[in-house]
Amino acid sequence: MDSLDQAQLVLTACGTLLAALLSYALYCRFFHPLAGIPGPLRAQFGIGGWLTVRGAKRDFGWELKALHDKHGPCVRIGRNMVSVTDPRAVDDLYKFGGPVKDKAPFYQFFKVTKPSLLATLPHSQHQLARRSVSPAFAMNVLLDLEEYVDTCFDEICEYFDRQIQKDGGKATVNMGDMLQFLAMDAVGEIAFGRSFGLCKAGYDTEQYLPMIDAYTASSCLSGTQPWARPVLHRWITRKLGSSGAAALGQKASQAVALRLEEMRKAAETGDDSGLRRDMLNRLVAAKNADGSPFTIEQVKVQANSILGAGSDTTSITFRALLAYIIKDERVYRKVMSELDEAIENGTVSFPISQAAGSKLTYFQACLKETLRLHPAVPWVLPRVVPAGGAVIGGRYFAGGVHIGMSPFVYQRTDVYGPDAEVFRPERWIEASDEERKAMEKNLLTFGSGNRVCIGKHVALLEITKLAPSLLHRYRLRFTPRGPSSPHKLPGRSVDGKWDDAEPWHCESQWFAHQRDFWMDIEERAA
Ligand code: HEM
Repeated sequence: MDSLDQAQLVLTACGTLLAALLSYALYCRFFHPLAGIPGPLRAQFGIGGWLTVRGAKRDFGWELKALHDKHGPCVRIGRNMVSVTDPRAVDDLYKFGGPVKDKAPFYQFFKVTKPSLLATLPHSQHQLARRSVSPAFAMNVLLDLEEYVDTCFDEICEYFDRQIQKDGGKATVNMGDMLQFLAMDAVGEIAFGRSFGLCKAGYDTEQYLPMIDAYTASSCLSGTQPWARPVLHRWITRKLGSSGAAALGQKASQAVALRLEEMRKAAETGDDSGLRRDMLNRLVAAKNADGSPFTIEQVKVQANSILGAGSDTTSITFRALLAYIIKDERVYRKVMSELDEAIENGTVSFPISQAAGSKLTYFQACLKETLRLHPAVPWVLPRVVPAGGAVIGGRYFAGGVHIGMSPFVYQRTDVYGPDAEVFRPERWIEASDEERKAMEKNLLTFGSGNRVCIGKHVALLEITKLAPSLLHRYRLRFTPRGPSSPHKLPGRSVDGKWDDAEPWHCESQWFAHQRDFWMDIEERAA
């Protein structure tokens, strides 16, 4: 073949490729079932990558909100993916027995070594798996949890007191990390049979935090481009570190082995009084749908996934709640006078029980408002439209389309009134029973329907007990930014605004993580 023929061959190949790409782009823009739905151009033309860029830049929530503000309740965010904010879609997408059932493949990389609950995509398989795991989240497990959470609180207080004493009455602490240690230690107590000891140590002894961050960030990013998973995963774990994974795997193995041994001894002696009635206990005793017992590997997968799902989420919410309360002196004073009054009239005593904390009406309204405005998971919760298509939010979608709602964007729409962007706890108190029911239904922070967060009551229990306890014991203030402050990142709010008055640097990917959250802390005058 002479050089002219070769050049012609290359030209023809390039031309064919270009024509194929052009036809594909035109198909996506004009003939795809989602054609005509507005959105970023690269989603319209099927090039994709909008979600991947958001995942990599961690600016998802506010960028998606800007798209909805511009285009309305239905936005195409991928070749085959749509985000909706129509209130009717809550039932259409998430309701028990609703038309849409399976999760989108986006979730597949949230598996541990085997699919966890979160990463089980088909509805039928998920139902069976959830039935096996749900005894671990039963009410009596929760009640026993109170005692372990109290121990974790004592340990974090000992750490704070040490720092306060060391620094002459007032200490500057990394509250962001400390609250995650608190959530991790509590999850450790219930899912691994013992605390990780992080509150006591006051630092991340095994580099767990970067490892958990790498796991979530990589799962989310890979979900947007499954074919690029190996590269994305390697990039993120190298960037953020994954050394804690080995330590965690070892902890899980040790915890399960120890518990099995304790259960064997109890069965042998007929005395199970020393056995803890925690989640690990229930997981070890769990059975699969065919009646076979959970394998050790299954128990470890569930325990690890509980850690992955339960520690970031709880600490993000805890940080946000403290910040909303402390930021506004009016709100702070109302929370404190309700608490002080409850202590005075004896309805609250220490350690604060879940039951007593739940009766602090104004505090609970602050918690609700925090869950609404700063949902730990701002990402869309995507599902697959079943074969044959379905009407979602008043619009027909073809089978196979991926579609979901973002708690962050939806909870800032006018379903919560014209002041939806404002932190106003009173809205939960002023509402009639019917209005409150609608507000609860529209709160997607824990998901909804058959996939609703199974650990919701664990998280609410921890925060209900611990946040008032912390506020009662210490006077907390944001550490002012300045050349000598420990901050490393510029201030950024949960809605993406750069502002050095913000107490943290907020990110928005699968999680709405707050980085660099420092607080000045001193004992509160009685
Ligand atoms: C404030 C704290 C929390 C928030 C905001 C939260 C939020 C969520 C969300 C949004 C989902 C996914 C729903 C979906 O994909 O449709 C979820 C699922 C899940 N969460 Fe939570 N979560 C929290 C705390 C916890 C805790 C403490 C645990 C464990 C102790 C936990 C365990 C799980 C599990 C296992 C799933 C998967 C459930 C399933 O698919 O059946 N979460 N959570």
